[in-house]
Order: sequence, then C-alpha cells, then structure tokens
Amino acid sequence: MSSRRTDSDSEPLVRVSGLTKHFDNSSGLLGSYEFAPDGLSFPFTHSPETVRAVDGVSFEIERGETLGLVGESGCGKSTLARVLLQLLSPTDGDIHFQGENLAELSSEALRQRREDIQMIFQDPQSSLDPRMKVGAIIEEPMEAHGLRDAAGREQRARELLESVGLEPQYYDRYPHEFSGGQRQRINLARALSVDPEFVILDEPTSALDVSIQAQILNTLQDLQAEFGLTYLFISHDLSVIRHISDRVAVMYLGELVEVGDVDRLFEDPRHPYTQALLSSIPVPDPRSRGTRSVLHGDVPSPIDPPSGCRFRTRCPDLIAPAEYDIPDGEWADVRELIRAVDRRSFDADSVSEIQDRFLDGRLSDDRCQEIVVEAIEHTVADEWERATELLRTEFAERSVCAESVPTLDSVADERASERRVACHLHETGTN
Ligand SMILES: Nc1ncnc2c1ncn2[C@@H]1O[C@H](COP(=O)(O)OP(=O)(O)OP(=O)(O)O)[C@@H](O)[C@H]1O
Repeated sequence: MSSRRTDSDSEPLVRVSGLTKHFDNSSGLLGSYEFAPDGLSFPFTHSPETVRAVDGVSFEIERGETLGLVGESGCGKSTLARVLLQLLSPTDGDIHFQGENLAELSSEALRQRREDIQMIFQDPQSSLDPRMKVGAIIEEPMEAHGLRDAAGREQRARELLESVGLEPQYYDRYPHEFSGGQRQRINLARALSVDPEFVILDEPTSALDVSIQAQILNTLQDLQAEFGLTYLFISHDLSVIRHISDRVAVMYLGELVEVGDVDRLFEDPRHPYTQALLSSIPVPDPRSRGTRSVLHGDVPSPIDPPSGCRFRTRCPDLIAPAEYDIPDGEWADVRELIRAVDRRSFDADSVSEIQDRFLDGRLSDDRCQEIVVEAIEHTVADEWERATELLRTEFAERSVCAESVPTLDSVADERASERRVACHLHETGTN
C-alpha cells in the first residue's frame, strides 16, 4: 500500500456524484444546419445537437476494490473514464478523490492527483512508442513527475517488469519484439511506475486472445493485492466483468441502471437491461437456453434519448399504462404484439388470425381491445408505420416508464448486499 494512504481512510477512494458529460456536436459540423429547400441559399436554421454521453452518474469505489462497469458499445463508458481521468472536463457533477473535490484543487494538487489515477487502454500497441526501448517507456511517467534519479528509475523499471510477469532483461528491448499480451504487461508496468492509487482499465483485454486474457486478468488481481490498487474495470464482456469485479455498475445510454455485488447481480439481476445482457451471454451447453429474450434493436441515440426510462423502448417488461385495466397476462400479449409490429415479424393476412395468434381471446379493457384491433387492421392494410405509431402513442408513451425518470434507489436484497436499481418495477409499492 502507498504511504500516501493516510488521510480520510473512511472515505471511499472515489466518490462520483451527478457526473454529466455532454458534447456539443454542432461545432464545425454542417450536420447541425438545415439548408434552405433550394439547397443554394444560406442555411436558415441552426439546431445544435447535444450528445448526452454521461448523464447524472453517481457511484463510489472503496479502496482496494474493483468496480466493473459494463454496458453496450456507445453507452458512455469511455467518456466516463476520460472525465474521471480529467482528460475531459465534466459538464456537471463532482468527482471526489481521497475525499477531495477534483474541481476545487489547485493546478499543482491536480498534477499530483494525475499521478494517482492511471489508465490502461484497449490497444496495447497505441501507447508504446515503437522507437523507445521498454525501459525508457516504463520510466517516462516517473521522469515526467520528477520521481527518483536515473539509477532509481532503472531499478524500479526492472522490478516492475518482474511484477507484471516479464523478464527484467526485457528492459533493453523494443515493443515490436513482444506479443499483444506482453505489450499490455509493459503498459501495466508503465502505469504502475508512478505508484498510483487508482487504475482505470478500459477494455484492457478485449484485443487479446481468450487464453491470454485470463493470464492478464490474473496478473491484474496479483498486482492489486501487491500494490493495494483500486480498479475501475470497463468492459462489454460480462464473463470478464464477472471474473475480475467485486461490484458491478451497469450503464445504459449515459445512465447507471443497476449497481450491486458481483455474485448477487449475476445470480439475481433486477433491472430488465441487466437481465437482457446476462441472457445474451453464450452458454457452453447448447441444450440449455435462456428463458428471456435477448436484446433487440440498437441503443437509441444519446442526442435524443427516450423520455422516462431510457431502456423502455427495448424493455421486455414495459409497465402497462395506469389508465387501462389490463391483467398482467393480457398485457404480456399486447407487449408481444407491439414488438412483433415493430419488427414486422409476421404475415398480416387476416385480422382474426393475427388476433388469435397474439391474444388469448378478447381483452378485458374495451379501449385496449379497440386500439389493438385498429393496429392489426393497419398491418393488414400494409400500413405498418401507422400501426407502430398507434401502439406507441396509445400504449408505450402512456406508460409510467415513458412519463417519469426512475431513480437509482436501493432495493431489498435477500442476502442484504448492496443493490441499487433504476426501474419503476422496483419502486416501493410497484413490486
Ligand atoms: N468527442 C465526442 N464528441 C461527440 N460525441 C462523442 C464524443 N465522444 C463520444 N461521443 C459519443 O458519446 C457516446 C458515448 O460514447 P463512449 O465512447 O463513451 O461509449 P462507450 O460505452 O465507451 O462505447 P465503446 O465501448 O464503443 O467505446 C457515443 O454516442 C459517442 O458517439
């Protein structure tokens, strides 16, 4: 453990509250201008677009633990990492590191903090200058921060090579002489050379063969124990996240939707998005099949995310609008119909046939029955968009999931482990 680890030991190492990063996509991009219809005269409107990459994210990381951050591509994981690393300034929110608000630090204090927070990227090649020898690569951050004399830096570099599972004599070799896994080990040695407290690992094993991945993960765990490190481990690969994490934060479209202890979260995922992600993990036994549908469709644009719960447009558990008196089983049938119309996944020959296929008789709520029949009639008339629109405005947009933003609240867990979920299904009184 580092000698700096003395003050504010009761504080989590990292405390992030309401962290937000929006990108203004308009700068220099013609894409945000709408041109006059003749295509010749000066653009008459300008609509700057805001990419809501990270939106009000709060979490803590305790000293010595690994928080796994998981989510599909484009959900904001790398942006969050870059803001934590101070490579990007937040639009809003606070980052407390060792009890200090990074936004309030002097530039000298911030420089010191930069030493304490290091990052490992996916591509082990990109951060290794091919013209520099391994020793110089590892020593560079120490030199930049004025740590040790030349002999001390060399000794440290050789020690670190050993710590990360390489030979000390590799000190005099060039990066091209190493495999991908070995290069990632060199990156680790380089990051550890300044004795950081906190290491952010952004898909550190994604570019490596599966057999090498496991070795690097094991080395990361050994290094964590040896140096008392705290990790934020970012990956879209759930098996890697399960292997390495103590706790897991699940991110969707710029927001956290579930946070919990790794074993509990994998055994008993609560958020429909976490459930869908887990059900999409390939299972070794081809005969065993998940009971839930995997994720359909793409992640919506962070420029115009869905209202309310951002996952609702893909959620298999969308809550029925309160204004309809519709039993759960009937609502499940309606949801199935909505999805099928969305995907145009059936032949629309006759209204009664489609009704029989999706519904178990007439719906008990008259208004729901009317809407469903009208939508089916549209499909039979080959007016799929009108059907989709009708089902969207009469059902999806009237759900609490569309009308109100769920907050990331604690939910009861039978093993009393920490669990926070942002889903209306789990709000007190709903479930
Ligand atoms: N500099 C930028 N300017 C505008 N938009 C950006 C910028 N950087 C990222 N984005 C957008 O922010 C959203 C989040 O991107 P980010 O790279 O953080 O996601 P991610 O979860 O890390 O994805 P991946 O796993 O593919 O790297 C995306 O829609 C991305 O296009």
